[in-house]
Amino acid sequence: MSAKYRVLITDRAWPDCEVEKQELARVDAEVIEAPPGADEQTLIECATGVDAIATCWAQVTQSVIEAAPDCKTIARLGIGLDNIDVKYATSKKIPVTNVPDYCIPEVADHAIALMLASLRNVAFFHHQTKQGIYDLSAAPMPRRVGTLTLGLFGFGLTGQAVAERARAFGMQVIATNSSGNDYGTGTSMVSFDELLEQSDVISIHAPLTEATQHQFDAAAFEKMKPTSLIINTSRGGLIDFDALKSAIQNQSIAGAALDVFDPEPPDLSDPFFQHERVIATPHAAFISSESLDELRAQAARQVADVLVGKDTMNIVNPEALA
Ligand SMILES: NC(=O)c1ccc[n+]([C@@H]2O[C@H](COP(=O)([O-])OP(=O)(O)OC[C@H]3O[C@@H](n4cnc5c(N)ncnc54)[C@H](O)[C@@H]3O)[C@@H](O)[C@H]2O)c1
Ligand SMILES: O=C(O)[C@H](O)CO
Repeated sequence: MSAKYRVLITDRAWPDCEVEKQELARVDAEVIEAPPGADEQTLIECATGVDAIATCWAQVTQSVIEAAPDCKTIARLGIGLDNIDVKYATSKKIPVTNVPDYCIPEVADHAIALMLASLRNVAFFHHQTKQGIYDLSAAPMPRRVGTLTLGLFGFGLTGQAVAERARAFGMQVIATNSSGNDYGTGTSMVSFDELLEQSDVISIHAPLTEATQHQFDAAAFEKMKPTSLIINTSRGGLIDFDALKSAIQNQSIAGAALDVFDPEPPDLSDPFFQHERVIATPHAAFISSESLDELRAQAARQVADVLVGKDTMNIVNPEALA
């Protein structure tokens, strides 16, 4: 006998969908998986007639949503919503959910790891040692971490967790966000230009939106200190990649440590990735066994709730329910 509901999982960053299947089976919903790397046309075919869509990184466009006229909810298996046409979903009264807090410690730790790997020359020495070079003098002279100012672009859940960690290293923390709210942390909230001019390290923790697309462009890099480092664990699209490449090449900034790219995966044959002051990880900041357990169970429960008409958490477009 076929299940009452069908839920399309467009893609995943983990080995199987067993957790999701178990949670959804409780409400008589079966999981359909799109083939790995499915393009828009394939997703449209897979979405035809489903009751819900859950997505990791695949683009859930207007056309994909249109293919599922009975779709009752779209779940982001993550925090960022930039791969879902939320505006169109809202116009169709489809609630969209995310899981806003499943990996805050992981991403904050990852941003700090990237910062220290760069500032303390760990990545540089690691690379040299693997090549048989045991030479202290080859690396740039580091500054004491506790003397530096960390500037956070975006001061939500992750930005605040990074601030807490950076303060333990003695860093001064400044931040900018859309609300200007310091959430009672006493952090000095500054304008974007002040952030660029005063920071020794900038770490990005804001969503990719129309407003933040290419926030870090050539003009921004020109305002940064020539000794400064930029870290991005948010979304690749916040940085104009060509402008970043020029900034590193021209030494208008000193380094970049990146977990996210636009597009993903990036073209790793680009000489940028060989630059000694560039560190890269493959969109890995959110991963831990704990974060994935939380994410997958919670996202699936949210879908199940909507399917059976229960109130659920983390609806990002409550106007869809109005
Ligand atoms: N690399 C990874 O594995 C990974 C994991 C989780 C999240 N992320 C990304 O990190 C982003 C941030 O996550 P979060 O948990 O801190 O989100 P959050 O919603 O808690 O905080 C976002 C912050 O950005 C600020 N902001 C929004 N628009 C802005 C603008 N135009 N100018 C200045 N500030 C602006 C908000 O005011 C808020 O302070 C997510 O949207 C997601 O894209 C990446
Ligand atoms: O948005 C998120 O949660 C991370 O980037 C992983 O997808």
